[in-house]
Amino acid sequence: MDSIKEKWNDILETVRKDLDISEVRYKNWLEPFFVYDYKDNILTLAVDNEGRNDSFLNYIRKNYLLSIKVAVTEVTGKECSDIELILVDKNEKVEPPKHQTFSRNSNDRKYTFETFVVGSNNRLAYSACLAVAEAPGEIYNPLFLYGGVGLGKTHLMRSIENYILENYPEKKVLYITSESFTNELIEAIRNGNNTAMTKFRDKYRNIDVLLIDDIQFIIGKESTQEEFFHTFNALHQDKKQIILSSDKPPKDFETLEDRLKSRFEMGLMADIGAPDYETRVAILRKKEELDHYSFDDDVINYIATNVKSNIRELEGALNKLIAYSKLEKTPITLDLAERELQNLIFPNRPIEITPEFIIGIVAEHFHISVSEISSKKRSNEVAYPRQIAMYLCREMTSAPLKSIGALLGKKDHTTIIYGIDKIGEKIKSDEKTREVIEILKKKITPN
Ligand SMILES: Nc1ncnc2c1ncn2[C@@H]1O[C@H](COP(=O)(O)OP(=O)(O)OP(=O)(O)O)[C@@H](O)[C@H]1O
Repeated sequence: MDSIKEKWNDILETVRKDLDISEVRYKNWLEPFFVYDYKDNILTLAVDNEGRNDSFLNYIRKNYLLSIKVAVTEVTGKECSDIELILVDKNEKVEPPKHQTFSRNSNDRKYTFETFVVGSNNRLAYSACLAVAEAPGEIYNPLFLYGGVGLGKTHLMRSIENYILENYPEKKVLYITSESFTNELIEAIRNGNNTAMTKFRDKYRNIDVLLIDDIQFIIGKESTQEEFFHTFNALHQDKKQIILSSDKPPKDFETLEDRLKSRFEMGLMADIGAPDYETRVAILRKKEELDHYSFDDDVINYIATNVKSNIRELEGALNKLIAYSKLEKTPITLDLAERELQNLIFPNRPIEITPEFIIGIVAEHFHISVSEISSKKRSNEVAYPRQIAMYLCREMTSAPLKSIGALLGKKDHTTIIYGIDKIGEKIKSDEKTREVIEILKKKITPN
């Protein structure tokens, strides 16, 4: 349940994008829900009963349930076979159900060196992590991993943790995000007594391996930086292993104190880049193997070709298809992938092609503003793109001429027809116009 709870906002955001829900509807229908329980693949969502009743819940069941189920799996990888919706009294404090167990941390078996696919983008980082896991404190201290979002830093850190837990059970290893580190420190400071601070220091200075994820978040937080500096020195002096991760290398942090910067840089810095096509396919195949699923080559090829820069999204795409196919009892085909992954692959494209969307693309293509294209200006630099927009709106949408005209500077019916015909003629006689139309159509429907 922890990971569903933690990622609830991402799940809702995925549903919002998937169904193209307006801000107002989203705030009214989805945002008020929170995660109440998750057990035996059944998720219970709760909402306070102020002004809501069973009809409210029924509306959600009818319109959003399938999409929420799919998004849960897409974002967290957890199966969600059903969702229960409950109303809770807004004046009562909602207690989580008793069966819930909060693990020490949410590290699960998924993050190991065996499940990590090695490619040219991460080979150095992988080898360094493995070396550190085998001989903590002896080489590369600290080990500083850096790279963009969703490229495997946490996976490698947790693999080190798991490896040490399994092979050196006597060693004390601690994985923590820099956010939790900061929160614990704030808590200790707030308690205002020496015991709390001593406890905090004992915890962090008496371990053999300290892994801090997303260290960039301590930058700018003075007391956290200060405390971390001393923790670092104490551990390093005792030859205890320190592993840090961040979204960029220390030299790129302008406001990071020099004394910390130099410490971060004194061991080994290993970067993780975006995976190439072959590595993306290998990651998808690995996931397929772990999930005991089998995908056709064309589906794998489609995902690997289109989802390029973030492995979390690559996995999310597979999770989504698996969830969808299970819930709807339908096979995973290329058609399904093309349909269901549209929003992930083309996040900025509206589901429906609207005249507004076309006008925006045309204006951008001709380097003029939307207000210019919709103005009364008659110069050729504006009139030609405007006529192109008229033509494309007519051809690619079912919008009535009247509304196309309204969007393009309150033009009447005859002006619109004239513009459409003019471009129609030009397409026959002028190669340049033909080309422009072709390019724009591709921009409007990239697949
Ligand atoms: N090389 C890889 N082989 C297999 N799975 C991978 C690989 N790299 C990343 N993943 C998977 O991609 C997902 C995202 O990776 P991870 O959470 O480690 O990224 P991150 O770099 O820590 O991202 P963030 O910057 O958001 O913290 C995880 O589920 C992870 O298991």
